[in-house]
Amino acid sequence: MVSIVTLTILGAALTIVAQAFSTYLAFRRRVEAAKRSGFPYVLSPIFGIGFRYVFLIEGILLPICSRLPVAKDWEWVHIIGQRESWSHRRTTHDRLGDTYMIVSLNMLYLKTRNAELVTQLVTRKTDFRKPIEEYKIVDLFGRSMLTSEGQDWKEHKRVIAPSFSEKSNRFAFEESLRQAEGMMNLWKLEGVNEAGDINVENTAKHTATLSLNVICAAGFGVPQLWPHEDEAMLSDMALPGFSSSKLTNGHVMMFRDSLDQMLRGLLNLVIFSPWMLKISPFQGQRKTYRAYDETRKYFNELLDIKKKQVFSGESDVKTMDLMGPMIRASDELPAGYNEKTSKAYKPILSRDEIISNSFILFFAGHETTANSLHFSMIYLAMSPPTQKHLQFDIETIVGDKPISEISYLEDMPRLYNSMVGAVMNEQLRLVPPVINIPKIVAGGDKKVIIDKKEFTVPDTTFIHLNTVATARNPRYWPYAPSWITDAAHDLEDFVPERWLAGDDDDEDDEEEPAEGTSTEASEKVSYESSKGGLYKPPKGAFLAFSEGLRACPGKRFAQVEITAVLTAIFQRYSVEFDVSDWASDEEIEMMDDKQKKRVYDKAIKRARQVLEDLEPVITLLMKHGDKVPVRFVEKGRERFAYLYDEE
Ligand code: HEM
Repeated sequence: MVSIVTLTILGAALTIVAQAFSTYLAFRRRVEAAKRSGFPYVLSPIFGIGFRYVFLIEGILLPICSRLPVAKDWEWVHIIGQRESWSHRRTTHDRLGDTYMIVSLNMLYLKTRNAELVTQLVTRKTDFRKPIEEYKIVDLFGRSMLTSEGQDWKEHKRVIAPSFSEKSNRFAFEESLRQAEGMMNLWKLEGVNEAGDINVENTAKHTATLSLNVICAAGFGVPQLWPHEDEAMLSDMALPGFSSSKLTNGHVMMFRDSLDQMLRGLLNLVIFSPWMLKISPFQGQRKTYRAYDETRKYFNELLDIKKKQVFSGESDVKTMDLMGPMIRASDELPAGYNEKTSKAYKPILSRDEIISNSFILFFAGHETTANSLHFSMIYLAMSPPTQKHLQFDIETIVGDKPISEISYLEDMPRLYNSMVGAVMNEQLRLVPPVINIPKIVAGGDKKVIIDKKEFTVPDTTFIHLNTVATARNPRYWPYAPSWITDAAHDLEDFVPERWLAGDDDDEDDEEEPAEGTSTEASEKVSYESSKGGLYKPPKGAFLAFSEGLRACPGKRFAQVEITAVLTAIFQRYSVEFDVSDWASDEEIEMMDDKQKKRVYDKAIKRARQVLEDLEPVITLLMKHGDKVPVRFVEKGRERFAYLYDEE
């Protein structure tokens, strides 16, 4: 008689064979689909998206392959890494084509830098949807606009989008100016040297605080102070318990600090669950849990405060009031509210969803904007002539007006359409915070047209719109030969001047209002002048804020914030690299121009390397431990800028 053990072994073996056979058949079907698609494709044993695959592919498989001399000839080894879009920029596409597929044993994948295809992928909402499963990890408090699809998403968007209006842009602009002044005053207090210059070891730390402060105040009506600022400054704007350093309601951290710490520990929170962090043996993880718990409590309290305001008929007219409309559209309002306002309302959001959306607005708008400012400063220190041009434009537009008098209505349109907007766009072109925008094919194979030719994107294909390579695709951008490398084009270089080409063609470039967006939110804002403004790349070519239905609703908020902060800083200061790793101030004093330039070139080279080595974590960040120390000097007191005048 056959023993149970033998039967078990036989059963297990048959299951493995059956599984292997079905995997093989599925793989063959994928290969056939890729052949039919018309796109070039590469075969790979495995491919995947998300943290599991980072571990499997980049932690185990690729390190093994890197030790096998034969593996360097395998195409798949070079293209399956999660960082591929950043580490190879455009070289993979140059080799394989603007659009290519990966066929693996477990999935079908397509990556593109073709603007025409991108436009179809971001506008055909039922054919290509957002793979929200990939975003579930940030659902720490519940479902949100970022993590929903279809009708659910439409409802979230309909409630939230109107808050991003022209009026809100003004709040964000004014608050950003105030915060920029606060940040510079802090720099002066912390880093000023005998000559009056300001050393800042890592601007990222302060731009992060700045952008958090701007969303707190302009978005949620909870203004924040820099450590050196007096609470009296806020006068009646302060929200007790949220704006001051006095802890209330049993809190152990300040509101801004809890949010800040939670956002910094976000990776831990998305890899592990909050309850795991709570009992973690590591102090850092327990701290992240505490920040998460405090943030949750603060959001609940804020919601109750705002709810009272809404119920009593008050409306917050001094800020964007992001929470107010969510409360009005929720099941949170007390009985009797309807009768009081005589407005019928249909509850759309739950309490958890209001909190989750509030968190998502901080999450999506914080690091992105902060890094954009931080990287802009590095690029400007690398390019003294561009910085001079920027300062010239700022001086022409705002002169020496006090920061508090720079005006959204008068100055923002001219600033945005000058070198200020060009610097911001060029920085975002080179270092978009999100390197891949995901989509997935739903409901069968989909036909697409590229250059008048028909292609098929097979059902269930996972797609990445490669924001990095699209922004470097010579088909869509004005370019000249690089003066830094011997490349035939300068699309890898920081050349904001390419945006100053102007654009008189205003007919085709109008952004379509996204579905679910109110007219107010989709109104044309005053600073987006249609004639003679900045260069407008073809649709689908500039994806820093994504495009189409799921484009970033905070785009204008970020644009006005970055414009205001760059203006406030560069109206009075220049940024240069801190070269003290190579020569002291006294040594620089004694040097001739050639020697000085040699020193500064070393600093430029180091900064360029740090930028090359950026790592896509959730957004594109500097590698842990990397930093680029800079020095802010009053305009006219630069030590190195003139050395680059002729170039
Ligand atoms: C330089 C700054 C910013 C950049 C480059 C940026 C970029 C992006 C991108 C690429 C997406 C699409 C992501 C995807 O589909 O996977 C996105 C979505 C989003 N962004 Fe931004 N963003 C910025 C600032 C902001 C700000 C300031 C806010 C809010 C205050 C914000 C709120 C959002 C939200 C809520 C979404 C989700 C939209 C949806 O799924 O429908 N972003 N952003």
